[in-house]
Amino acid sequence: MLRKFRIDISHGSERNSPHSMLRSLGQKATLLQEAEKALVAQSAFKSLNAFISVPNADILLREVAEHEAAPAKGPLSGKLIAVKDNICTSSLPTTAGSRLLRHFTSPYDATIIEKLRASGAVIAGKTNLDEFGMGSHSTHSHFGPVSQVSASGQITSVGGSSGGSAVAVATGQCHAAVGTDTGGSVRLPAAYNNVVGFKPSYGLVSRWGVIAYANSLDTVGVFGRNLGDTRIMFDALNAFDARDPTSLSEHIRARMRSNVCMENGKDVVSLRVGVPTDYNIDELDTAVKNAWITTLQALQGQGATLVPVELQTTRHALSAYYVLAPAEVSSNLAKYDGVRYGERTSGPDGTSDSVLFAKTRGELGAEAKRRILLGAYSLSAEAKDNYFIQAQKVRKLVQDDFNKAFRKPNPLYPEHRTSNAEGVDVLICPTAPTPPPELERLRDQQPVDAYTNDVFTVPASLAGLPALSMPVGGNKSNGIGIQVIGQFGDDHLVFDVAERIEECT
Ligand SMILES: NC(=O)C[C@H](N)C(=O)O
Repeated sequence: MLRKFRIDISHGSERNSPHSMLRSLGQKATLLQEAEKALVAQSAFKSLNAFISVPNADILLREVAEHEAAPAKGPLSGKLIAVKDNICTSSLPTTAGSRLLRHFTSPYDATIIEKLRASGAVIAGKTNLDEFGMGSHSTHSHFGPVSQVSASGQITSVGGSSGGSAVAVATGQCHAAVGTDTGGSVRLPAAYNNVVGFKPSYGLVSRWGVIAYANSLDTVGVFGRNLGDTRIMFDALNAFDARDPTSLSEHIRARMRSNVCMENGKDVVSLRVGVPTDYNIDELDTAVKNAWITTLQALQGQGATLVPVELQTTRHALSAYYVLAPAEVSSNLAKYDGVRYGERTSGPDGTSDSVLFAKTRGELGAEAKRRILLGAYSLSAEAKDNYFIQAQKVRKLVQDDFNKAFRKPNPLYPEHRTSNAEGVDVLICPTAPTPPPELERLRDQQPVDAYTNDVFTVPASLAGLPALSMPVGGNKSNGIGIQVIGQFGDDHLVFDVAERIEECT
């Protein structure tokens, strides 16, 4: 089967193949073998619909071979990295899962693509997603749903909206992947697919060249099969970018580095772990609850102190998110009118502009339309005070609740610099209330029911905090993820604590 992907540079001549090139250099073609395996997985798992576009296999393997033959460029040298299809690439189309952008190829690469390439990564392809990132199950894509087959043979949700990236990693179709997380789009798919998914603090990773969904929440996140690979991906992307106005400046990054209360999470004994009691909701599945309890007990067994934490406003966080995110969508997606951006659906000759706009925007999927309408309503003069303004107030209360809970002060608010000895270093909770639902069952759901899957991921998004989802315990195929949430800027502590969890569970 591997032979299928042999590169044929000069019409079948083995002499010029990447393998022979490496043999002549006396090198083992390890990277090439890994890449070939990933390509075999891409063809074996094609029906899961993880990718919207992939590069030509021969060209891709040649790129890997060049990395193998040269001194390593960086930690991702020659590794196949999949990229969510709302991130601009000049070599492959960028559709955002939308019919409106189905023929769009960006004239430039997003900053994070440049960063990946600078670390030696080879782009494995563009992954499927809910249209513009709106969805929790990767079922709202113009290119069809992404799916997975559970251990018991059922076709289940892969989570959303970065479902394609998560599935690509879980099934070995790439080494690691990039996604975006607005309200849980990296963490929910990571949990449902038993891989690691990390959403960094808002503003650490550049969004230049990432198609906007809800700017004040959009964050680029990363997926890996293990914590080590995921951390390497984050480190490769974590840098100031002058082209992104929301990128955290060097000044703030330096303040974050000096904002050290606990040296690092390697010292479990001094670790104070917050248990958000408000997350123990009636709808919590028993298996999820057990995984949460096991994780907490294991950390306690290693000497960590468990601290019950009240995050009362988080019960309103989901409603606030689903007012704020659609409001930003209604503004961001206004430009796809067939004139300024996006595919034009022409009306009969002589039609007015409004008919042209209506026809073009009528091509958006049902979920995108629903959110544009919701957003336009909540921003309207009659509804703004009752919805948009209230939701912004709830967002501030959610942020305050988190700031009160953590031991460290938030480095974004230097005026409140005193640390809180009673506070916690991290919060630990489930990523989602249930394991992945069957896709078939979702068909009967009311559209807004799908939003409830984000109940545990949205609060950290509203506060811009770093959060990681990881599979725990012996059974790493149950679609259950445990989430570690840190204070703003404590991204590395989140990884350190996740490593401790991995060691002790
Ligand atoms: N984009 C995301 O983070 C997913 C979230 N479920 C949403 O639809 O907004």
